[in-house]
Amino acid sequence: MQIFDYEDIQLIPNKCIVKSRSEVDTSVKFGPRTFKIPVVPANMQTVIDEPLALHLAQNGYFYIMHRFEPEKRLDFVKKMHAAGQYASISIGVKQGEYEFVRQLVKAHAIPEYITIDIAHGHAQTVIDMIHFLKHQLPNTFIIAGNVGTPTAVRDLENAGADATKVGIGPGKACITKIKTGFGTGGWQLAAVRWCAKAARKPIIADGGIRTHGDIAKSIRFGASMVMIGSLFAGHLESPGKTVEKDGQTYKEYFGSASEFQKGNRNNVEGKKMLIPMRGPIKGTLTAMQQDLQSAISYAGGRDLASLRKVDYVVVKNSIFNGDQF
Ligand SMILES: NC(=O)C1=CN([C@@H]2O[C@H](COP(=O)(O)OP(=O)(O)OC[C@H]3O[C@@H](n4cnc5c(N)ncnc54)[C@H](OP(=O)(O)O)[C@@H]3O)[C@@H](O)[C@H]2O)C=CC1
Ligand SMILES: Nc1nc2c(ncn2[C@@H]2O[C@H](COP(=O)(O)O)[C@@H](O)[C@H]2O)c(=O)[nH]1
Repeated sequence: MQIFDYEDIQLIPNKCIVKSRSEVDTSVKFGPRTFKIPVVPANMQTVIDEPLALHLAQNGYFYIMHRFEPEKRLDFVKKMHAAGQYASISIGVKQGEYEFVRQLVKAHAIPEYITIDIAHGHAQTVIDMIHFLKHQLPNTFIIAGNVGTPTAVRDLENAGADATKVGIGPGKACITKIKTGFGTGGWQLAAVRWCAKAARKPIIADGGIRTHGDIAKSIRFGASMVMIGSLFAGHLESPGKTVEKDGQTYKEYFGSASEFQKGNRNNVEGKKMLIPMRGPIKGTLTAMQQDLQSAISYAGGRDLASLRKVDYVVVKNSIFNGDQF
């Protein structure tokens, strides 16, 4: 297998077939809906909250609500449906989650999307939860993760997952790779490719996106959707705490397995950092779409499919994906 990460790859242009980048279509069908761009903010507490989820849904973007205020999830689903929007939530695999799913069914509050979100997604606990969800909520689109191998993708797909999420440890707030020695950190893009070759259903490339060009690269190597945390955490709407330091404004960003999220120091695999404030999220979403339109024009096409076949070169190798430790 060829090993590389985002910063090691450059895509090679083809002859342009559009007169303007505005002609290029970046939309993606993912599950029952079509979204403006193949990008979803990470389901982390410093990246997404209820107001932002509603804003994204109303404006044609995919979102996945986090699972760290579990008691609010039932009302959240009801509120999204009352607003005429789709509901997309996260769950874990502990016993209480089975009861929560029964509550959803009883209340006829059926989310359109559910993401099973645990660190080591290639696990019997996840397979059991997929079986349970498919039995209780047969019409809900189930995303399962996170995984980092083709075997894991196949096992979760065979269990009934409609999509899998690939990425163990490439995240900016991640210390899994340091603390355990495991993961796809430093070769996330190659892992996406490896998994996508085995996948029969869509995969989400999760973690390690540092530039907008990395979105096009993820699509090139087989992702249908790209999950992004740190690049989304520094906006006015971002739920993280605003911090002033040396005349600069920042937002807090912490890992979902950090002690700040967990409230204890057991099995910590995430850290906290400050992300410089970038203004309203609308500006970033628009820039992502425009940069993707431009990428597709370089691919010589007019939609996302044209990115899938472009040639590429490996320009160098780096294990830390540009992060400082
Ligand atoms: N994408 C990534 O690389 C990573 C993401 N995360 C994020 O952190 C959050 C918390 O994740 P998680 O700790 O799984 O959630 P939970 O604390 O809800 O744990 C889920 C269940 O899985 C068990 N579990 C967790 N990790 C492992 C493991 N390595 N081996 C065996 N069992 C395990 C837990 O038990 P117990 O705790 O007792 O072991 C628990 O029963 C999630 O949002 C997840 O996405 C965390 C690490 C890596
Ligand atoms: N190893 C850990 N990974 C984590 C943790 N919290 C979130 N994550 C993953 O990171 C991505 C976002 O990555 P980014 O590079 O875009 O910032 C997120 O979607 C999770 O999969 C954690 O505590 N530890």
